[in-house]
Amino acid sequence: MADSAETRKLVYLVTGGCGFLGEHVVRMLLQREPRLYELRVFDLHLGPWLEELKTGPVQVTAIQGDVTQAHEVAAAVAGAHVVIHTAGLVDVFGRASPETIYEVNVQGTKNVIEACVQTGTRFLVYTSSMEVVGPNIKGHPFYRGNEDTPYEAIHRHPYPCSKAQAERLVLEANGRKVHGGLSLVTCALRPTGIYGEGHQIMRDFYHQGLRLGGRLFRAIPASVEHSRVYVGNVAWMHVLVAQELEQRAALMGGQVYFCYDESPYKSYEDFNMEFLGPCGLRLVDTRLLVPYWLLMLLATLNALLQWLLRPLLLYAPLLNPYTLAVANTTFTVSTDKAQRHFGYKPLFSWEDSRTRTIRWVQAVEGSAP
Ligand SMILES: NC(=O)c1ccc[n+]([C@@H]2O[C@H](COP(=O)([O-])OP(=O)(O)OC[C@H]3O[C@@H](n4cnc5c(N)ncnc54)[C@H](O)[C@@H]3O)[C@@H](O)[C@H]2O)c1
Ligand SMILES: CC(C)[C@@H](O)CC[C@@H](C)[C@H]1CC[C@H]2[C@@H]3[C@H](O)C=C4C[C@@H](O)CC[C@]4(C)[C@H]3CC[C@]12C
Repeated sequence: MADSAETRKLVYLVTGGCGFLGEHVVRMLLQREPRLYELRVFDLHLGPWLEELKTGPVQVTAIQGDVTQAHEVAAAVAGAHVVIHTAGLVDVFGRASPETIYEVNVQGTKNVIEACVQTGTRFLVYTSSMEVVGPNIKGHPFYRGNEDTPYEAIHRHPYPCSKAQAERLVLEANGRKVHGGLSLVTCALRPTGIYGEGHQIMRDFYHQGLRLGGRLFRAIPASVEHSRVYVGNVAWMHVLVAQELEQRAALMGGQVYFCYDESPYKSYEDFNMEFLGPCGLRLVDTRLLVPYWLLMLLATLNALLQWLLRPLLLYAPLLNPYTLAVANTTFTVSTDKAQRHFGYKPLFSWEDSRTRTIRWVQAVEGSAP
């Protein structure tokens, strides 16, 4: 579409716009939404990279704010046509308290919904998570499942509980009257494990491997498969949903969509090696030396240590009972609902996603851990 002033009339707000996913959503909107007049980037921690975005035709407004503060959210939402709500506390390592996770992920989402209703913003896209579904506390596998697959979604951990509550609030808000009398249209996207440029956990694994002489130790059988999805394709799905939501409100309103692409099904550790292997690391199979019961013991000891040390320092290793359970439970998605409902096709092939991620890891080598 021609870049002309009369086409540029939409105001978007991206909450969590400086996060791993949020930054990709911001950049994707600037590249793929020709109707964009103003892009508001709302985050607790603003990134310096935002400055470079202010030279283009779109007005980029950086807003330092907290989604737990209703008045800050309302001020940021007022006048926006679309809100893409990615802000969240993604913590499965015990860094934040359950109360804080709830405050940000649930109360923060309530504040976004109420701000849309009060100010008249009609379109809300929420970044949910596969963890709203599973793995559940019984460790049931979810094998090539879709949005309609029956599964006992029971959780205890604060993170999946908060994401499930927030998603339910968003979907229930669909159809509510907003200021001005029109209806709110909402939908929720459920990425599986996102990877790509900026993924902190991948960076952590890479630095761990460098510290261990170029080795990472396999803890999980290769047979335990996970679905993973490239961050660029997740960002693209967010933008496409936002673009299609008005025209297809009756079909898409109140719906959930898994985020998927052509990334192969592999164990979490084997999948990471697709990027860490070409960067010089190798995965050593130590399961004979470290059987699963010993891993469980180590994970439990980590949780105990975290609790004992909390008054003094934050000890939050990757291995804890929850992360071990999630890593050790098959969770794979096979669906085309997003394609059927709004014509989604991945923007990045598996080969392109892999190459981009490898290049990023290689660039990470020089960065501080
Ligand atoms: N990373 C994944 O694998 C994954 C998978 C599925 C879903 N998700 C979801 O995607 C979203 C983004 O996740 P991410 O991986 O980019 O995490 P991230 O931590 O990189 O980004 C989250 C952003 O939200 C901001 N934020 C946190 N608390 C805030 C608050 N109180 N007010 C305003 N901003 C706040 C953070 O500063 C950060 O920039 C989250 O909702 C997460 O649940 C992530
Ligand atoms: C130490 C080993 C056992 C190692 O294999 C642990 C890996 C572990 C840190 C990750 C395994 C599965 C990951 C989670 C999954 O990809 C989906 C998620 C949902 C998303 O909303 C947030 C991130 C996460 C919980 C993700 C976190 C890391 C793992 C638990």
